[in-house]
Amino acid sequence: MTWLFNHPSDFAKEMVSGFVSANAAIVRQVPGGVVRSTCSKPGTVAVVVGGGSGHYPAFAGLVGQGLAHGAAMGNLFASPSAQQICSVARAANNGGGVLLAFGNYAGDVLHFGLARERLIAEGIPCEVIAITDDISSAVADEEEKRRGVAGDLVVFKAAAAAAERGDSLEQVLAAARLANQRTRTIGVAFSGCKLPGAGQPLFTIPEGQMAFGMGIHGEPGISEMPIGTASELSHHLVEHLLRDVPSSVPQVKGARVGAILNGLGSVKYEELFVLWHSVAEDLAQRGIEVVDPQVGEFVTSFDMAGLSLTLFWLNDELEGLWQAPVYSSAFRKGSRFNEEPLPAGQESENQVAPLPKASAESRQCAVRIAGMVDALAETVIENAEELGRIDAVAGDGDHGIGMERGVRAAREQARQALERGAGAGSVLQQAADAWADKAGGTSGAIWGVILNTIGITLGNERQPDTLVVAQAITRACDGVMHFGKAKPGDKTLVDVLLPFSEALNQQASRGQPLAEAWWNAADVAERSARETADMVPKIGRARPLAERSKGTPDAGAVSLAQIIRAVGRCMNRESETGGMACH
Ligand SMILES: Nc1ncnc2c1ncn2[C@@H]1O[C@H](COP(=O)(O)OP(=O)(O)O)[C@@H](O)[C@H]1O
Ligand SMILES: O=C(COP(=O)(O)O)[C@@H](O)CO
Repeated sequence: MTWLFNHPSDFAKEMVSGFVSANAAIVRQVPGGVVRSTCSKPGTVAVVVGGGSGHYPAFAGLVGQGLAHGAAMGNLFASPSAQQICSVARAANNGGGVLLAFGNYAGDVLHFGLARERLIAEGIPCEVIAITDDISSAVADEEEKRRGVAGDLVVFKAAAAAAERGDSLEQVLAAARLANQRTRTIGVAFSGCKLPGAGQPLFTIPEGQMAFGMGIHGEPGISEMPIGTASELSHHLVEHLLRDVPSSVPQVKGARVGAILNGLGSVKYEELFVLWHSVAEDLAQRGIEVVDPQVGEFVTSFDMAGLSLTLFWLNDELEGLWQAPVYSSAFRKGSRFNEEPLPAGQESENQVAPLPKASAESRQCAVRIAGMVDALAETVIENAEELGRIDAVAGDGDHGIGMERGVRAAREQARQALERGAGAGSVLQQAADAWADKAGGTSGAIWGVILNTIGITLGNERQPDTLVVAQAITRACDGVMHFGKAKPGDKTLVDVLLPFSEALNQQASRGQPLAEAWWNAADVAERSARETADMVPKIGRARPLAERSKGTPDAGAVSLAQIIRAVGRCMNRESETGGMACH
């Protein structure tokens, strides 16, 4: 249960403001997140971390001298957008390039990847590292599929210490990779968390049981078992971690390890110390030497009852990086830094870029497109709760919330673009950027690609006909598949977008008017969305819950089909009332 909030949708924003106000000597707020409020060495690499909010001290609490230079902060349990990440990275940049570091979650991978491309295009050298320490989330020979949890701290710390000593971007990336390769975490959960204002917990665990290996958003674990004693749990945790020792460690006996015993929210420090007592004994019995263990909260999940144990297998390089001093709000080591405060920041993120010129014909079409954005927004808002319920079966339950944030922003931005004389393409591109920025998460990134690609194809000159619209949808589908790497059959919205695009192209080649062609293709979209219920997810958050997901359609596929139908209704209304549709 989260007890205190004003309006649930303002929770993340108000939390950042309060955090910054309470820690002004260490951090300052910039659009998209926070950066250090003290000077960093000019010419050094900036380490920018980030992810969804709701995991304090990850990520803002880990910004400060010796640790991250900035943190991009998304909404609750949703990745920040590429725009947020770029804004934080620009503010954190010291002239030595930027390393973006984050946990390996689909939305984060997409948005941080996009941010990297944009920063490089602006002339800021940039690299990324997706952290993969959670051994329960994929088998050892699929390490690249593993999620990032409390091991984030080890990787952030190693990268930041390397940056602090003046390493190049390549060397900082190498330090981060070294830490990631040598860090392993396993977690356990006793009960789920309730997001601010939510009626139900995000996930539940049967009374008296613990979910061994469960992820920080309720991703399923390896097994469920009765909650035993602290020392029994210690044996389980240590045993699993010792089954997954990195191949670079020559021998377990005599090895030096760093350790983090992390509380996920409502397990008390006292309980953690009781458990640590057993863990320390278990490790000592195996001849493993623990260096500077950390027991406390480093990555949390609101009031989730659970914990994780991280071991990182030290070599001289990693031990030096781990032991370097650090002064952030939530994590401190060694002697305090005496860096000068930065002069007051003057951020100018709100500059409005000029729109490309548009013909009168395209501006007329833009009015109708803005109407369609209105219509699709209405539909998403109406169905947001239901979309959340569908997503909660095998995902993290935030699909409705994220989509609602996205469509509200897209609707607002489309209206503003219209007032500034935008053509059809620009209205869609403006809406795309706003959607991706405000929604964050996987679907935010994907919908940004969809609307942006359609906008580019429609352009700002001509009134698009059925063939051009069909071509725009084909390109959007290609763009989504290229960007998100999902294939047909993976149980994502691609399983609707692709058949819809094929059906629309068929109708277009038969010379059907747009409204009719779209309406018929929408039948295919709806059928395809229903058919995703029989599929097994092979990508994204739902992948580990493959079996549970059977019988329930994919949330993103359902919302896409609803949006397609809503746009179709709008086109029909327009053609009935005097040929207003873009044909
Ligand atoms: N790689 C991908 N390519 C295309 N669509 C995807 C991909 N991964 C997930 N999706 C779609 O995104 C939807 C989830 O969106 P959202 O709830 O925003 O995700 P998250 O909570 O992971 O950020 C899924 O239902 C699926 O349709
Ligand atoms: O949850 C996170 C992002 O998840 P996506 O579902 O991939 O957006 C992560 O940042 C930790 O909260």
